[in-house]
Amino acid sequence: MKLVLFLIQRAKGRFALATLFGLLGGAMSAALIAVISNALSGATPTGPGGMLTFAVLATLGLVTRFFSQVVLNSLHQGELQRLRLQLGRQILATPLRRLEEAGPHRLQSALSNDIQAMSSSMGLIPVIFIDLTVVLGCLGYMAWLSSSSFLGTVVFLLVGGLIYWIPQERGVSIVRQAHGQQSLLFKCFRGITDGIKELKLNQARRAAFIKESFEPTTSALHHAHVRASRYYAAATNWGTFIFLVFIGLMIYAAPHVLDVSAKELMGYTLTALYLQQPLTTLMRNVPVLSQGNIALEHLKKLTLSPPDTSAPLLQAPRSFERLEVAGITHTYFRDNDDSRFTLGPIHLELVPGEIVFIIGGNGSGKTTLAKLLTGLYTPEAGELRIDGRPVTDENREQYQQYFSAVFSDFHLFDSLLGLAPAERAQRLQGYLERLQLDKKVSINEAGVLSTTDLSLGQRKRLALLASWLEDRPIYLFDEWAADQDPAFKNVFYLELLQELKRAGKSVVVISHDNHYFHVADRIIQLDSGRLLEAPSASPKAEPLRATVAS
Ligand SMILES: Nc1ncnc2c1ncn2[C@@H]1O[C@H](COP(=O)(O)OP(=O)(O)OP(=O)(O)O)[C@@H](O)[C@H]1O
Repeated sequence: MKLVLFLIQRAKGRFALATLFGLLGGAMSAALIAVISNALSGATPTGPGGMLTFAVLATLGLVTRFFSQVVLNSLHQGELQRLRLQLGRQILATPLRRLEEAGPHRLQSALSNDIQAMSSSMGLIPVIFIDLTVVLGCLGYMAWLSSSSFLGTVVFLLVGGLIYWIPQERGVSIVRQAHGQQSLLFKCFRGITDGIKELKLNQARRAAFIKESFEPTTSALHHAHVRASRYYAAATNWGTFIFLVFIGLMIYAAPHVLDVSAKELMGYTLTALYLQQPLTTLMRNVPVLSQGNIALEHLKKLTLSPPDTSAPLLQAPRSFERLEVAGITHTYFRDNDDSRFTLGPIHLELVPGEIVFIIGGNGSGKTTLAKLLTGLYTPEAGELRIDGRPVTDENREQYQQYFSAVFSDFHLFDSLLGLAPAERAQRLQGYLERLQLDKKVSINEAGVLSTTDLSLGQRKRLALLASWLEDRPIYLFDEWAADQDPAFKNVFYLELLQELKRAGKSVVVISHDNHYFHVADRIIQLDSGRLLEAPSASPKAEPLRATVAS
């Protein structure tokens, strides 16, 4: 029902039109069954007039149901497309930390499985809707035939419906409980695709992965769906049985206990038989509709932010004078785990034309600081100020436009997105040559890369190229040089960084390459989330401006 309401809320006009056509179709079907029943009982003559009425009703029923289905289908397809776009936009608008907490497997499950479930059930809504109108039309005809029998029919249908509903709901609740397993299945899929080398190489690991992780998850899902399908089958078949009981009662008991004529009885039985097909289809389709409802509930639980479709395209700032980091902190909490990691409070300043290295052991908080600096995380305490203006929720997006970053877990798109062709064309060939990629990759006029099937080091160079072309005032490289050969490390640290500095950029480099620490104007050292007094930078460096938190 939630899914139907969801569809109605989105497109009231088209839904009303489809309802009208559907109701007309249902009315035609009910009228047709009345004509048939009258003709069979001899109440109306079966001459050309009757035949014409039959033909007109059958044709009108066909046309109205066709249009109802066409309108509802277009409504459903339009909604599905909008839903996909909206979900993508919502994910992009949601704070990074919230997405990290949900986990990539849950997002993937939502983007593929939940959208698919909603699509399947939305596709059934037109059919369900038309069947419902036929059922209502037939019930209307039954009421017109005999009000006393109709009352009995309603009581019978209510009791039968309740008995149908109990196992049906049990099946739905089993599927709802198993929904978490669906996300775990996506986690396993990620294990298979992302960890393929590790799993292929080590047979014991592969066997353990299948036995301890993959098989239990698929098996839990399998059992849940088998159990649910038993309840669904019980509900549907019970519904069909109840229906036969009803027809039996009409034929064998009603003539003895109710004051109905043979003509009414025949009309009633015929209508009941006619009702069987739409009712059975309805009962079969209800479980699929429930899966769509469960998917909708699941999507709502992700608590994604509303998409910012009306936000204007922001201009990237050309320069800045001072970025102040005033006592910012961030803490990672883990479910079912008392251990937590806190970064900060961090105090520091960035100015143009300066290279700042962030160093520290694994897990000391360098990447976390980079995420806070770039505005990807919102500080829990303290604040960032750019040219004296505090960074707030309202201007965070604008603040992020100061940065171009290549993170250690970078993603390389297969085209240079977000860059105007003129911006690209001017400097592209020169950069490709300097990054020694001109023999490997070409980039066409639309900015599409000829290939991304390259070594990790080469892909990182392409990511650097995309970052370079962005031409932002602040650059951040998270262990960029870690996968580069010694010759290219030299090019990166001794040439490229210096060029950015000369161009007046502020350059933040997260690095473990202690041979190149002399390149830095300042070095910031992190240890367990706290700033330490840093080792001395190059002799020409300015005094250290990072201060240790008190
Ligand atoms: N998404 C996360 N959820 C929970 N804890 C996290 C998350 N990311 C990092 N951490 C924790 O925060 C700490 C700092 O991680 P961070 O990635 O900032 O370290 P780092 O200095 O960049 O390490 P490395 O040199 O290994 O890249 C780690 O101890 C880690 O356990």
